[in-house]
Amino acid sequence: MSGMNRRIMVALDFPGVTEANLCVDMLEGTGVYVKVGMQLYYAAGPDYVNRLKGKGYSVFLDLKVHDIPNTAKGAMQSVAGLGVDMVNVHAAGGRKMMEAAREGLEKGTPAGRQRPLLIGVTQLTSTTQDMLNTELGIAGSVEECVVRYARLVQEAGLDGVVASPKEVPLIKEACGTSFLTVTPGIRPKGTDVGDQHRITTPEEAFALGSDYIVVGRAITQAEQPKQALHDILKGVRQYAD
Ligand SMILES: O=C(O)c1cc(=O)[nH]c(=O)n1[C@@H]1O[C@H](COP(=O)(O)O)[C@@H](O)[C@H]1O
Repeated sequence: MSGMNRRIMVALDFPGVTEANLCVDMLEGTGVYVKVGMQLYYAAGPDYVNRLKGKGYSVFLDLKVHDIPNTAKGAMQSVAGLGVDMVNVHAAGGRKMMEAAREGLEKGTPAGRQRPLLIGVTQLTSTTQDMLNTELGIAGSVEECVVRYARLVQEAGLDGVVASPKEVPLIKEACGTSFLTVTPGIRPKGTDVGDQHRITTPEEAFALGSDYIVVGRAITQAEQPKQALHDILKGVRQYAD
């Protein structure tokens, strides 16, 4: 198994446990990370996260918390008890919210355990330049906004950001190479773009310096999911460090 496998996060975006289990069984032994997002978490809850941990998976719990500081702190305190490996908040919640989230996570992590990595979402990979300016009312380029948010995330003491792979070189330049980049918006050649906009292939993402790539539908909705995963793993092996 290549060390690259644990840098691939498979998004378990399924309506329930039955569908998720089919995918999880397929992933067994590959060493990939799994990501539990809102759809599965709201349907299956903390028990399912515990089951994934019990099977030995590294788990990114992607709940994208965005609330007032006190609520974000409480949410992270609860989540810390689950023993997941990575969690996230929206950088748009601001510095105080992110600091409170980190404090909550630290407070909730049981003694002797490492606190989960805390990651700030910059601009969603479904956001276009036009949406940023006209709908969200944020002036400037997507790249400028992402880098500004990344600096704020770092100042708040978080471990890294979610962004498009396209923005990784600018983020690493601004925040340093050890500041983590988790990058969705991954589309292997020939796969449906769907609702994503700022996309790259898996190979491009690693060539640009991504630490982790998040892949959902290109695997989970493929006609042959196992083959799709295999092809991705094969393609990115050259980027092993
Ligand atoms: O935080 C995330 O994981 C995330 C942030 C972002 O900007 N864009 C994004 O697509 N995601 C998640 O990454 C996954 C991408 O799924 P696919 O587009 O199916 O590969 C989904 O689970 C999204 O919720």
